[in-house]
Amino acid sequence: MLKQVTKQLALQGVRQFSVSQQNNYKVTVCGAAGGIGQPLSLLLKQNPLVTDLSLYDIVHTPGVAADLSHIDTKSKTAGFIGADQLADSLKGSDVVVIPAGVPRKPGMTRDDLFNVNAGIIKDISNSIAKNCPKALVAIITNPVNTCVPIAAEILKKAGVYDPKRLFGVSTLDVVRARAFIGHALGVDPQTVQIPVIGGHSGVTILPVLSQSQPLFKGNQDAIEKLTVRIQEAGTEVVKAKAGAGSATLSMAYAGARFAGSLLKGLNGEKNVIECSYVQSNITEATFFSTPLVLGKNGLQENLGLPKLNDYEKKLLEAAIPELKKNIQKGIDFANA
Ligand SMILES: NC(=O)c1ccc[n+]([C@@H]2O[C@H](COP(=O)([O-])OP(=O)(O)OC[C@H]3O[C@@H](n4cnc5c(N)ncnc54)[C@H](O)[C@@H]3O)[C@@H](O)[C@H]2O)c1
Ligand SMILES: O=C(O)C[C@H](O)C(=O)O
Repeated sequence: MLKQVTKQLALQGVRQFSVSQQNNYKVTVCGAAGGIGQPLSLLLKQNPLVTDLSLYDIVHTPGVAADLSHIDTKSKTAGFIGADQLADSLKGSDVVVIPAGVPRKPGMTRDDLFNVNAGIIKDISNSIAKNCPKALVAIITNPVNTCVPIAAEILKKAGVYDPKRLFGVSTLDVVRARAFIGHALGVDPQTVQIPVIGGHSGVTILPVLSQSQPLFKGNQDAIEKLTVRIQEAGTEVVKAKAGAGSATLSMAYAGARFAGSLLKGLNGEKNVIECSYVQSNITEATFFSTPLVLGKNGLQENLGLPKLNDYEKKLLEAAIPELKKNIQKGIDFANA
């Protein structure tokens, strides 16, 4: 009996090894010691497509890496600390996820983070351009609406920009919409499908409730209340944390889901669809989130605007000027 079990385990081991030979991706987390970075890295350590998990931060990464490296999954974990080690952390990366930078405190807007976080994104983007120009880059750092255009400009200046490889992570808006709709309807949130388009702040977050499946049932008042709740959900967490930061655990979950989808696309899986904030010609805003098909080179196909009802068209009208302003601010910063 024991022999049989041992043989079975050995066979499983062989199978796992052969899988790892095909699916060996390096993922770097920049800001890996932070409130998002640590749980995000923990979730990525469990992703079977990851063989190298590289943890970069300006503090604490040796400890975080030592801790995670004791988890019995196949990826190797390495910690890199300080600007001198950024290049080494990035070399060979297939996917770079960036939650580096300061979070909001009550009373602040995401745009108030610009002064600190814009410079962080600029520096990391410059290093990505030199060390892993082909990586898929997923920016979590706020203000996302502005940080993504900054990264695009920096990559352009270095001559390595590929709009199919740069993403702003708006997955948390989708995750929240699924949670709120699922609980309101009394269905498993995991079964809810809902596009959330636009950007990632206030009025630029546009949950397309008319397209949710199952359909969100409610009168216009309920629809408007739910829309505002999704738009203001980040602020709800900032207030509840009362000065201790913003969403970290739900963001880590959302970030791991988005990075996981990028990896599935790289790995040739079909029909991998996520909403994400990318360079876009779907609206007047040159960066905009819509549902995307992800593939071997990142963005494979932009599925465009979902069908919008009159209320959602008004929301879109309100979002565009704000988005354009946010985008221009990033372009100006990068070219100053
Ligand atoms: N896109 C979204 O949906 C979303 C959701 C939640 C939070 N955020 C944003 O994510 C960012 C991080 O939030 P958090 O709660 O993890 O903050 P945090 O302060 O807990 O962690 C940030 C980490 O970034 C590190 N860092 C600072 N400067 C760095 C640099 N130059 N290079 C590398 N690392 C650096 C810090 O040392 C820290 O470990 C914030 O800007 C926040 O607004 C975005
Ligand atoms: O609200 C924030 O500042 C963090 C994040 O953008 C969120 O939506 O939770």
